[in-house]
Amino acid sequence: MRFDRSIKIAPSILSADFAGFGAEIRAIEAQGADWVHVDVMDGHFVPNLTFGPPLCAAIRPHIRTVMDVHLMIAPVDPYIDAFAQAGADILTAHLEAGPHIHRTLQAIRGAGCKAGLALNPGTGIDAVEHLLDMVDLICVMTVNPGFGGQKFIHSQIDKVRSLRAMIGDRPIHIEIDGGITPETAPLMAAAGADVLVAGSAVFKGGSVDKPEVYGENIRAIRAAAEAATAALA
Ligand SMILES: O=C(CO)[C@H](O)[C@H](O)COP(=O)(O)O
Repeated sequence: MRFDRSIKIAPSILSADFAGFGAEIRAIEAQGADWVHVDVMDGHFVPNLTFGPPLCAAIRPHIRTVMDVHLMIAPVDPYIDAFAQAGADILTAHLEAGPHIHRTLQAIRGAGCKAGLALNPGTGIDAVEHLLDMVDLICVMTVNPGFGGQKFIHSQIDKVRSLRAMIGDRPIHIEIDGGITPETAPLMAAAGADVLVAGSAVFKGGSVDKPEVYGENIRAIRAAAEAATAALA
């Protein structure tokens, strides 16, 4: 995976048709998705249950881009190898998921994946400073994790701006996740985010029989974000 700071759209398959993930993934990639975002929830760290390593392994052959796995689970460490073997390119763990996040990030890289660090909306960025050499991606949650279709939390814009200043020239992606639409994407792109996760806003109105709607939705988010970054240049 080569690092680049251009805007990337990562549809969350939490909003896809669960009965047909393979076809859904092929459709969003054909319609311009840059990464595929997989939300893993354990019913304990977050109040919802979704997928495990077998689902990731099953969808891996359908993904030609990047499999971006967001672990909303605690503990994380016992499951890292299983998700790596299931084909994750990026494994993102939450800062809030346990007392030894440095060890977790080491283990993720040790398993051959890029390491992501996620922050809940109520978590500050001070601790991140001591982890910058351990991360390839920082995911700023713009909703409280657990469900798709929630309202974007505006206080996270300043957090992303501060994070971008802290990161400087390091090759670290800033991903934002939750409530991303053509209206909210430019706010975050202007603040310094480059990976935009969107579930509802990508899948709404489309299906594998109407994949062009996915394309329209992805292009609308990308165009709004790119216009915001171009205005800064
Ligand atoms: O991590 C998540 C929820 O915890 C989802 O990725 C996120 O909410 C995306 O869904 P939407 O775009 O519908 O808000």
